[in-house]
Amino acid sequence: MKLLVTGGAGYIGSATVAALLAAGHAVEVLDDLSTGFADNVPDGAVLHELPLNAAAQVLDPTYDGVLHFAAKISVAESVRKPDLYFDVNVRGTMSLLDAMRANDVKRLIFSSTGSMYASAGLEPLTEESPVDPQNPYAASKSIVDMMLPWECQASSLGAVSLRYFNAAGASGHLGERHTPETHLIPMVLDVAAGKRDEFLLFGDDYPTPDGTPVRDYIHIEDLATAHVLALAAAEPGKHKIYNLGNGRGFSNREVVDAVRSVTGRPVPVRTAPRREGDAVASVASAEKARTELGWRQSKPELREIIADAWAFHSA
Ligand SMILES: NC(=O)c1ccc[n+]([C@@H]2O[C@H](COP(=O)([O-])OP(=O)(O)OC[C@H]3O[C@@H](n4cnc5c(N)ncnc54)[C@H](O)[C@@H]3O)[C@@H](O)[C@H]2O)c1
Ligand SMILES: O=c1ccn([C@@H]2O[C@H](COP(=O)(O)OP(=O)(O)O[C@H]3O[C@H](CO)[C@@H](O)[C@H](O)[C@H]3O)[C@@H](O)[C@H]2O)c(=O)[nH]1
Repeated sequence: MKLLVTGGAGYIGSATVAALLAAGHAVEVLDDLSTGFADNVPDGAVLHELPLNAAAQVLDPTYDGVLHFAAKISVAESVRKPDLYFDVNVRGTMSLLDAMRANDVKRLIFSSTGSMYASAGLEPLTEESPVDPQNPYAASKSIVDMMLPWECQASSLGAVSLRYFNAAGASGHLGERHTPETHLIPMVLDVAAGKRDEFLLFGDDYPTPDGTPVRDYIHIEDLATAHVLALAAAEPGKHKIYNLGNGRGFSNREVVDAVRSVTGRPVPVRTAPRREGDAVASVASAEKARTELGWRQSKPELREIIADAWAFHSA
């Protein structure tokens, strides 16, 4: 297929471009490089350095589909600047849909998020679990998820929303380099590497076994594979939703311990107040992706996820 990948110079998008090329697809990337890097775009893919609302300049009827990663992704920033998040994540997606409709491009794979579900403690969340976004970032993603079934019905688009839980790990030279970094694993690795003095643990009085929040970490290579499978599952007129996670939760303290063990380095920890808007726990049931897409993870172990991130971090 001939595919456009928005946000293909970013963390998850670039790993997916590599997987799409390996599967034999022709790939072009649309990215404004606001948080991405041109050198993340794998050889063999063409980069158009453009914003989302210029998608009409690139798309034409020869495209078979779009994989849409481009977005603003910081929960904390979204609370301060909701207008920016609705502008890029909702209005930007609407202009992409306009360009797809105008050019009769019939497949869309959308980067949704597991963070839009209402908190359900340590129970795995299914696609049927109630959605209750707690911040503008999650709200912007759930608005798109609510728009898509209507768009599919009206224009025979085949759309798939992939609700990732916590993306982690690295794929060779493609790893996490968000600026500023806010995600747990790279923050802890910075301390292990001596780039930060201590790790701030946001809250240890949550109703979990060790008092720290629980998350489900999924390797970016496994996310990438799911996108290749989702393309084949897109069906005209239908909007499908799949959770992508390992189905196993790790507390923040368990992640810190795993980093100590994998790196062999000390990680001084200081407990800080809770971070606003944090869910107690977020664990996926990805059964539907397994049964319907035939998705299998190749790197489900937290230690392996951290080892790949550490190799990237140290390089
Ligand atoms: N990282 C996670 O744990 C996680 C979890 C769930 C969902 N997601 C979603 O996955 C997607 C990719 O996330 P990521 O972690 O790779 O983030 P990232 O910031 O590394 O990648 C986003 C890419 O989109 C580009 N971009 C942003 N705004 C743009 C615009 N207006 N026009 C064109 N390009 C633009 C950036 O330059 C960047 O290359 C996002 O949609 C995010 O919401 C991420
Ligand atoms: O310096 C830090 C950074 C994080 N945390 C904690 O670590 C956990 C995980 O935080 P983070 O890595 O920021 O991920 P989430 O807040 O769970 O959100 C991620 O995962 C969601 C999917 O579940 C995505 O939608 C979001 O884009 C992505 O940021 C949370 O309890 C944080 O409070 C700390 O204690 N200290």
